Amino acid sequence: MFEKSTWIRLPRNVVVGHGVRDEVLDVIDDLHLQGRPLFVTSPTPREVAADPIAADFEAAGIEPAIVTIEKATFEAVEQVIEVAEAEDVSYLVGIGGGKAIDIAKLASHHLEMGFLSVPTAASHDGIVSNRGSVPDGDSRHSVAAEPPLAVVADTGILAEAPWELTTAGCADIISNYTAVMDWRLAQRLKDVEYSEYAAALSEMTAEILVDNADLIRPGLEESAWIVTKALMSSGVAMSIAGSSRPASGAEHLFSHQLDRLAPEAALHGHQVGVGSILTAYLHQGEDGIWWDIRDALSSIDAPTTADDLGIDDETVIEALTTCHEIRDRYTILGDGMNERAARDVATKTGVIE
Ligand SMILES: NC(=O)C1=CN([C@@H]2O[C@H](COP(=O)(O)OP(=O)(O)OC[C@H]3O[C@@H](n4cnc5c(N)ncnc54)[C@H](O)[C@@H]3O)[C@@H](O)[C@H]2O)C=CC1
Ligand SMILES: O=C(CO)COP(=O)(O)O
Ligand SMILES: [Zn+2]
Repeated sequence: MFEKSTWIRLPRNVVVGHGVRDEVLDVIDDLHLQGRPLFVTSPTPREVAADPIAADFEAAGIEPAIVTIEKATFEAVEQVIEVAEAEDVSYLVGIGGGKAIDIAKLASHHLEMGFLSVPTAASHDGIVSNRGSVPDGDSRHSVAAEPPLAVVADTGILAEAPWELTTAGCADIISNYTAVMDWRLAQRLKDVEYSEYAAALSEMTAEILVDNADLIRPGLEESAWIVTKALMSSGVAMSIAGSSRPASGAEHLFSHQLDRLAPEAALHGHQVGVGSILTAYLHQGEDGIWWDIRDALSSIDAPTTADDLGIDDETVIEALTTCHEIRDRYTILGDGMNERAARDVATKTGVIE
């Protein structure tokens, strides 16, 4: 008997375009959300978007509570939950980069409240996804959560954000190539659950982005549009899969370990991009796709070396040899690389000197 079943949870409204920041209240109406919201944001996104959106709410007679977080930690999730309970709010709005959105996502899941995702940077593909990514001691959890009820992505704001945030989003998408290779490998070797639809969507998203790399240039709102659509599509792939597997393989383990060894040194997307060069080489060797990944990253000004990341070579080697321990996720790294092998791949790909 066939007894398989699945829930694919996706946002109801996805609003993307110039000036849509002004449409948050319309989206709230459309979703029939009542009561007071809690805005979860971080310092710069607060100025750029949260305060102006709060002013719109106040003009409509609704006074939002606002909490500003600095880091994506479980303590920050607790803090948001406490404020939500104390302020008697009915739904949450995550306004900012990946960290603010992840914290809002996880807190709303715990509170059993809906949330809206209002990205201020096209820097990561968690804008739409149903996962929250949070470091915890020596490990990194990809926590199941609810996807946003709606996404409001204002391409005017995204295009004005620092250019490196957009190139980080591109690199997070380009890394889908190796994430899917790892997923297929894990399916073959460990029989992990695999979705051909999610894998194909994830790969296609990376391909479309790379094919349009010429149109991705600083200050161009069309670039923000192209990158944001790719980030959404990648997030949908994660929701279809019910896991971050389509967008997170060994290159993400490498990045998560760098976050521990060299905190705040580089952006998530930039780290996974460099990780993807390394793991593509591990999958396919000298003549493989790693050249294309490196060229694609370089064509959009994303880092391709440890030096570009502002991380020293030895830290890269340490991350490569230890990152398989971060999470129980089978990848090309298997049970870990030894130091000589790590040095070899990092040197041959030009990631270290
Ligand atoms: N849940 C998921 O499926 C996913 C989660 N992530 C997580 O997202 C995080 C990475 O996201 P990022 O956005 O790179 O980091 P982030 O949230 O720390 O943002 C990077 C910086 O950009 C600033 N910023 C945001 N918008 C800005 C604007 N318009 N102008 C000026 N500065 C602005 C932020 O305040 C922050 O200082 C990581 O924690 C990663 O694990 C990444 C991908 C998927
Ligand atoms: O960053 C992600 C996809 O781009 C997902 O993060 P995790 O590796 O924490 O699942
Ligand atoms: Zn990522």
